[in-house]
Amino acid sequence: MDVSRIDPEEALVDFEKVDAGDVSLDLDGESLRDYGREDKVLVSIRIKPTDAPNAWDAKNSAIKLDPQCGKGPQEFHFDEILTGSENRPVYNAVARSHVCAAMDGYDAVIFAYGQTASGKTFTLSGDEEQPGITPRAMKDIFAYIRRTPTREYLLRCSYLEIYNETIHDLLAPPSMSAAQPVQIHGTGPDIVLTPLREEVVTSLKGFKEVLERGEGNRRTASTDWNERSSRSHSVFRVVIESRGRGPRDEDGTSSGRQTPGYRPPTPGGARLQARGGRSVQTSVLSLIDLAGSEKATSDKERTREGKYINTSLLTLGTVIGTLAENASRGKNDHVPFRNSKLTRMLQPSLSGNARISVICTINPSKEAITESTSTLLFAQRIKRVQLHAQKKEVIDTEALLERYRKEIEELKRRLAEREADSPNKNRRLSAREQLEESKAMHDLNARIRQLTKLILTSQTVDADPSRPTSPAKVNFDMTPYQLQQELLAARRQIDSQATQILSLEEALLARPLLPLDAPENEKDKLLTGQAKTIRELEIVVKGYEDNLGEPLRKVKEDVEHEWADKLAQEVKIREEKEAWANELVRQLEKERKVRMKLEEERQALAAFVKKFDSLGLGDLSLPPTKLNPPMPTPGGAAVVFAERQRNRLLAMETSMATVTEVDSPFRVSVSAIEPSLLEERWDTLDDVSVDMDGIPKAPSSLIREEEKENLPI
Ligand SMILES: Nc1ncnc2c1ncn2[C@@H]1O[C@H](COP(=O)(O)OP(=O)(O)OP(=O)(O)O)[C@@H](O)[C@H]1O
Repeated sequence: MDVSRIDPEEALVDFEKVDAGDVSLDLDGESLRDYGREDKVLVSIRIKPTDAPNAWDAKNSAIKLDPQCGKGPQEFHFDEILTGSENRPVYNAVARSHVCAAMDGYDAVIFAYGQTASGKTFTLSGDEEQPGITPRAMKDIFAYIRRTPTREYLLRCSYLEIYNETIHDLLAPPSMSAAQPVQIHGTGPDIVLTPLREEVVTSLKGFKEVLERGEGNRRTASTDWNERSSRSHSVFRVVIESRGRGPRDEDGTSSGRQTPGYRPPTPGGARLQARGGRSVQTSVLSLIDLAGSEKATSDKERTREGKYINTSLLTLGTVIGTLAENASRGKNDHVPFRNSKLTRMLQPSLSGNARISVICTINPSKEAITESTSTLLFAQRIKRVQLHAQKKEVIDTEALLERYRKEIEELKRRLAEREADSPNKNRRLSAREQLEESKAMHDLNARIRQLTKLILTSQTVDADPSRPTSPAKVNFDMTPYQLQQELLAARRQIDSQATQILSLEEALLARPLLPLDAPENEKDKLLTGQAKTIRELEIVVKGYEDNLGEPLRKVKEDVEHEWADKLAQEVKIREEKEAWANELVRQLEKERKVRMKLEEERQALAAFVKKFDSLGLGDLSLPPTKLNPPMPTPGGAAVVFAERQRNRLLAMETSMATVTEVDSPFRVSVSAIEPSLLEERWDTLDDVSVDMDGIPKAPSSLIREEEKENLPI
């Protein structure tokens, strides 16, 4: 149904049109009056029935944690604490007064908050046996209309879902709502949702059809419906417009309708027009089933996995917290409504311009104590939010102007009569009476001027965008060419205004955030502050070289100067270390060569000594002389030689160890290494063998010159 083209006058519902089966029988005079006495949010707790042991003690309107289940916070107090599975008492306690308030012209919001599976949907929608708040509210709407014969109503409803910070229109076909998500336009109390379908309903059946269609679309849009429903917020909105019923026309219909047939489409759907001096009251009833509240905490964990976080629910907590703080401490802190779709959409209501009822559902089992405590803390905070809801009424300006015009005509007529009569009259009147007559005419004139001014002013300011403006007057004396030129000029003007709107919107977005209801002086202060910052920045940029460049350069030079010495020192240390490392390498190489040489000598000597000993020359008993040196005992020379070698190696290792321990190579001394056997003097040789015929000689390289003389030729 193209609701924008529906004629609202055709869809009006009044007490006569309401079907008797559509009304709830519970609505009584008391319900109609019993609301809105408080300027606080109505906060109720609903405890889901459970077979498991209950962790909470609830008595009257107080609830606290059973001491056996742990040390909870303090005792909480709320407007209502509800138990059991009956939805009727829940509706009566938490929703009926707010539905009635909405019917009477106040915006009203009812929302359910709580962890997953704690009973939010059961409370709002219910089931066949236990219908929830939404179906009961629909019945009360019709019951209210039936009990109010003085007014006529236009009911429009929309159904949307906020999922992953995208608003889906649940009444539009799923493909369309996915391709074109709903956007929030406007600021503060003037929020408009587009494109959003609004269905005009005139019966309970109509409401049910709309709800079912919305639910169906929600399911179609998701493969995992349960997961989606517990992670998304669903909002069912009913716009209620009403006006006093006018006199009946001859054919028995209401005289409200003036232009039968086609009406130009109005933004946001059909609007009820104020007619015949009757003003129109507009209000919105929003029924909101929020996502599971535990998602707000567990999703924080999930961000690490890169998963989506339920921004709307987190922001709702922050917004409520700030509003509560502002209210209880008389502060005016910025409220971050714009941080999420849900809070932005609820901004007008949460700012106080609505009656609000919150039902916090809890699962009383021991396993859910943490979640329930967090729900109760949220409930406690929202209780402190201050409300000041006002009715919204649209005055029937046309009728008012018409009344003014009539009055002017009447005054002009009276004035003209007096003027016509005055020459004759004046002759008969006393001076005092003449003065009074002239004063009366002056008053008439003044009233005419005042009314004329009022008409002009209302025509100038009547810029309500939701109303179709009257068509511009066309001068039919113009030629087609002139009309074409006029048209072109008008189009150009529209284009330039569109550009202007865009740039103004940009400027608006770029503006620093300030609460919309901030006083003018706050805004001025912000602007002055910004202008000051800009000036300061300009000075910094422009005068950098003159004012700051020179001192900074000096600082740079000082730093460089101070660090130059340190740098040189560091370079020197590094060079020394490199030299030390090179020296170490050189020493190691030298050492390797010495070892190789020693090894060769050792092998030669070992072979010599072995041969010497094998000849048994160690047994010769001649007294040792220079010509007859003592014969080596078996194993004697070998042992001495081995001992000597061991000592040499030991000494060398010690000296090498010293090398590695010293800090600098310049202290390393290889002189610690004993001279090689070849370089050693042989004076101390006491059991070195002598040469004899047939006896192999020691390698000549190992025998010193003096010994060579004594050796047998
Ligand atoms: N007061 C109650 N009496 C009887 N049954 C209930 C009550 N509250 C909830 N339930 C049942 O508990 C189950 C979960 O409830 P419901 O779906 O309403 O939870 P929820 O808070 O909306 O969960 P979600 O956040 O996942 O949407 C449903 O089967 C519902 O019928």
